[in-house]
Amino acid sequence: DKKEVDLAVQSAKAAFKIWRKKSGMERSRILLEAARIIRERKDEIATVETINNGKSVFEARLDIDTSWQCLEYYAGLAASMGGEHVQLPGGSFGYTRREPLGVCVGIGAWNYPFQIASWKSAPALACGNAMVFKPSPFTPVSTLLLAEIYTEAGVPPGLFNVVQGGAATGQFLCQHRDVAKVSFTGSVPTGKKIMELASKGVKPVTLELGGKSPLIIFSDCDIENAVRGAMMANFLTQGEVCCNGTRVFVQREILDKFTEEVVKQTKKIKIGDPLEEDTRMGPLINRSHLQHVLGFIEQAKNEGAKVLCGGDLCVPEDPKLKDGYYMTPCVLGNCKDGMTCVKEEIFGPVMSILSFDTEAEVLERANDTNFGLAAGVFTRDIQRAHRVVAELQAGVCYINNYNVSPVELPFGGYKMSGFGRENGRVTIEYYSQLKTICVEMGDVESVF
Ligand SMILES: NC(=O)C1=CN([C@@H]2O[C@H](COP(=O)(O)OP(=O)(O)OC[C@H]3O[C@@H](n4cnc5c(N)ncnc54)[C@H](O)[C@@H]3O)[C@@H](O)[C@H]2O)C=CC1
Ligand SMILES: NCCCC(=O)O
Repeated sequence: DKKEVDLAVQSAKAAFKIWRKKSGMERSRILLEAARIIRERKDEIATVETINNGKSVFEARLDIDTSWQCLEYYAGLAASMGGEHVQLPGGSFGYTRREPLGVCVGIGAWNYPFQIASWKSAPALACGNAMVFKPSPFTPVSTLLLAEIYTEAGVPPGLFNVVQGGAATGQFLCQHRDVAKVSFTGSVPTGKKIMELASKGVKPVTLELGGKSPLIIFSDCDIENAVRGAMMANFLTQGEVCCNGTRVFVQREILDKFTEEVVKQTKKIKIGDPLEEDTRMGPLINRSHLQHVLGFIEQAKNEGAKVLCGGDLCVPEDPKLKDGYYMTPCVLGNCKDGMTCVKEEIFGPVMSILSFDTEAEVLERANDTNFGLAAGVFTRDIQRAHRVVAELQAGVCYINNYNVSPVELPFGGYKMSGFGRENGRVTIEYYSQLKTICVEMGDVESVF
């Protein structure tokens, strides 16, 4: 509630006073230690994440890897953050200091709980800020491990605080007068509300919102790679991934061959207990979301799409899984641009295949959306690859791959998919502010 949110912010504020005085090297050392502990406890954290979210433990381990890598990356940058020196006339000069913002708030979605908390806290802390983080109430657990690890690594108590709760808790955080910035990952409607709340206090926001990203497959591609890319673009974390390439545009000459192969591979995905080593798809996040995703498939059928595989409730053989929120991954054929399954974010394991003839046509159609998070292109023609990505209205573009997450590269959207970036060097600018100092070496030349 409001009182607990205030306690968390006040404790973060106290920790900030200590942390902001530390040198970049000192912060770096502590972040590196936290990264080391995450690496050491990777299997345990991944297991907790699987129980938390339902994704396969195999995949959860990859999330934990991109989490400690993010801490290492910003630890590497912490010591080199600085300003510049500018010579002015008459021996005067100016310089700039890159300073932290204060207590930052992170609000996360349920699909990548530990990774989201790491991607927000690592640059925040590296820049000298404190963070109060609110995970989704559907996945409250793993973020607490991150808080324990930061404490064990040596951050001042309260520097990274976790508060639990839903929309009301999030609102208290965004409105708190001692909060300097809000970084949010979640849906577009919530993102708009957060922007509105933050605007009352003129607080900067970073918004990582939803998507309906295009994946364009030209007939000159390496088809096996393109099929693998399409699977990566649609079926990680039960399809509950913001940057998924769910509109798969395939050039007509290879449509049948590509579709046949992608359906064959989709049918092979092992669904079941996500804690088992060979499982590659676990249950969706909750029953209402499962019904929501299945509803999209019904609507797609009514609108003329053809279910080429999956799209059904799935009851795994293991009796202990019988009430799980499982469904079979779905490939929809005969999709058209105006269909709901092609226009709206489903956030489930549903791939829509569309055909196209020319580069100009597919670019027009790919960009015809209010979202702009990611996009992908598969082709062997290097000129075409770069020409196409230059025209795509998306914050993250992949050439001949999809859904890899190197933390060295910025991640974030265009259009209604949000603004600001996570990861990469540029994110330093979203967690710091520049102070200009103007130094006079002569006498004041007053105009009065
Ligand atoms: N671009 C990106 O990086 C990502 C975007 N997403 C998007 O998130 C959505 C799914 O995640 P959900 O957790 O269902 O999103 P959501 O928007 O319902 O909730 C996200 C977080 O915001 C909190 N929240 C809800 N209402 C709030 C309010 N009025 N004020 C402050 N906080 C509030 C929730 O408790 C949760 O922690 C999808 O649309 C997906 O595309 C998800 C993951 C990554
Ligand atoms: N690994 C990419 C994160 C995408 C998401 O948060 O949905």
